[in-house]
Amino acid sequence: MYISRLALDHYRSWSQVVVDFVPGVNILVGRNGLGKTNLVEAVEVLSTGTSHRVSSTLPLIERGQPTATIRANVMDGRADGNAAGDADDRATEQATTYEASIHARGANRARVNSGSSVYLRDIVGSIPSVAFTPEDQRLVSGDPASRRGFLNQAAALLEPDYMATLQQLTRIGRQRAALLKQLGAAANTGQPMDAALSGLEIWTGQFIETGVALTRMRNRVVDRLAGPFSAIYADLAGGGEPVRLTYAPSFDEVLLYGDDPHPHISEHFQRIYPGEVARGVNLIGPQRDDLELTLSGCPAREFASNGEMWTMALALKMALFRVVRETLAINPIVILDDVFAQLDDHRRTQILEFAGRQDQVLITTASLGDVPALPSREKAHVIDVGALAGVRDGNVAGASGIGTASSSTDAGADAAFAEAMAAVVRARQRRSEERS
Ligand SMILES: Nc1ncnc2c1ncn2[C@@H]1O[C@H](COP(=O)(O)OP(=O)(O)OP(=O)(O)O)[C@@H](O)[C@H]1O
Repeated sequence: MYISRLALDHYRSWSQVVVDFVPGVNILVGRNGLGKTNLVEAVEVLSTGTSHRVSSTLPLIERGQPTATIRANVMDGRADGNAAGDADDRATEQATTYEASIHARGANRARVNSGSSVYLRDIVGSIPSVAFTPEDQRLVSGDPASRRGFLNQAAALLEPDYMATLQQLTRIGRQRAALLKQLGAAANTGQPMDAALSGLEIWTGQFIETGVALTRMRNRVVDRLAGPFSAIYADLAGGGEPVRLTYAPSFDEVLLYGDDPHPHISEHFQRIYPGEVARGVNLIGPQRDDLELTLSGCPAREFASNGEMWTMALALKMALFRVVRETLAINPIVILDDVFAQLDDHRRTQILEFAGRQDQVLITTASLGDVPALPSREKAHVIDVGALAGVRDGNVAGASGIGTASSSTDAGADAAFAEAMAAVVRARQRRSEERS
């Protein structure tokens, strides 16, 4: 599977842009701030319904505009190790057009092949992608919201009804919180509370029902990721201290009481009722979930070094890539945002080697000088983002000699990629140490 054309209207810095991609390696090059990350982020949004950079979709819309549109032509190319494919193969491929519209007001919508309008969540997961980005370290060191963001993206790819359940829960949670506030105000003013109380009972029942469903989905996803995560980390760190990924659900009754956690959660809600009314918020529920990452049994956030946290974040992303590839039997589109800077040529070559084996890889870099020129049969497709943005950009000079080698095995390329990405991790760590 690969995207042959991406067209954006009023998406972040892009009022209008059309980009043609090829199967295999695409390198988006341009100076800082030109909008390279915005282009690959649009692919991430179409794929998972969310961006790792924001908690809502509002910042994705160009400032002052009501709507952003992302359109992609997706070809159903096969994952056969020859990512670039032959001209004959491509002639028989099926193209599907996905369109997402992100609205400042109202629900985000989508259309497939110009068909009828559906919710964006209905097409989420159709174009699997995994992004490796400079923000990945926050997965370990950041607050629980960044880990929930990762979990949401992973589950959106692996659990068919996930996004619908998540949105339903968010809506129910909002209604329930509004009632809690109403009850708090009524308690302070001595107004009657009967109607609000019976409303709360109904919304609490729905919140538990939907929250349990979501918790179970998240639990399945974490179960699938946990094994590969520990194994990939051990490979990257050359053994060392063992790491573990576990799910820390707010509704921990789901893990404790198996088939019938509902009455236990209901009791829990009764116990915290005064606190919820006093604060006017839902004090328990999946909006408070977290992922627990431990190093030798201790919380990584508190005990791991910067380098270990980066490596754990990389292992998480690689685990997701592996699980998506194995579960869906599709090579996810790989996004490598700003991974080349400060790497030596050997590491850069390892990344390109891996990239050349995927159906499609989208790489952003500020300078083409960072991308090694290799003798090979497959040429990377270089996209001059400055030209797309209508500005002259000296960073693109020398584009013609770039290619990807493809001599080793798939497993060898995966391992070399992991090794090269670990070097990216170290370079980022050095940069953040220099800054602080
Ligand atoms: N909602 C928005 N409306 C308009 N412009 C936006 C919006 N959100 C971000 N931008 C602009 O997009 C630009 C950043 O784009 P992006 O992050 O894609 O740059 P980049 O080319 O990847 O840069 P770097 O190489 O530094 O990572 C900034 O100039 C920012 O002001």
